[in-house]
Amino acid sequence: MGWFSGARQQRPPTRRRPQEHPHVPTTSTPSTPDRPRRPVVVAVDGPSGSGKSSVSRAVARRLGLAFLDTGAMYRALTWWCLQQGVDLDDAEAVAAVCRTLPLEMGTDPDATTVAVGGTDVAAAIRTTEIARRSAAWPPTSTSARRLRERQRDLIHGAPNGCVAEGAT
Ligand SMILES: Nc1ncnc2c1ncn2[C@@H]1O[C@H](COP(=O)(O)OP(=O)(O)OP(=O)(O)O)[C@@H](O)[C@H]1O
Ligand SMILES: Nc1ccn([C@@H]2O[C@H](COP(=O)(O)O)[C@@H](O)[C@H]2O)c(=O)n1
Repeated sequence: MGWFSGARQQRPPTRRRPQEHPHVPTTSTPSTPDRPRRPVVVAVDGPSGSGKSSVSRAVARRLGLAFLDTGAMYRALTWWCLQQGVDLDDAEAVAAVCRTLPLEMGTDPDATTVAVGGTDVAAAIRTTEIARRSAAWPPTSTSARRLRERQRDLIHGAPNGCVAEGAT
């Protein structure tokens, strides 16, 4: 937690509109018919509890971007498999469920939502068991690949851009 302590010495954040911020490439270059403004994509990763969520949301709010919690998608798939009685050790069965996973991710940084099959699972996916089991799939698994495709669709579907917490 060493680097958190430095935050106390920082000045309070200055509220700026996105177009006034000196480090925002999308808004510092005006769009033209020849060169349309490109959405910004920011990926934030780091150890558990290091502040990824807090920073990602704050950046998304400040810059008017969407926010995507990629870890919540793995957790939601795990939750759904458990609901459906699917053996999480059966990679093929999980991949089949993943193909039709009725997942809805709300990407507003002020009102992030995670729903599966119409059920709000935002709280249910935060258990220790879900955390442990959702971390068990290797990145090469079909399910993980499918989820990354969905993450990329959500990220590139955000009109102004997106801050994605976690690797995609
Ligand atoms: N700059 C900061 N200074 C002090 N505490 C912070 C700071 N940023 C976040 N925190 C606190 O640290 C805890 C973890 O933050 P956060 O959930 O954003 O981390 P995370 O990396 O997303 O965690 P996880 O990987 O477990 O989801 C929270 O209680 C949060 O309030
Ligand atoms: N099978 C998985 C599960 C998660 N991830 C990534 O790990 C991060 C952890 O997410 P939390 O919700 O537990 O904080 C996040 O970046 C996920 O994208 C993974 O790569 N594979």
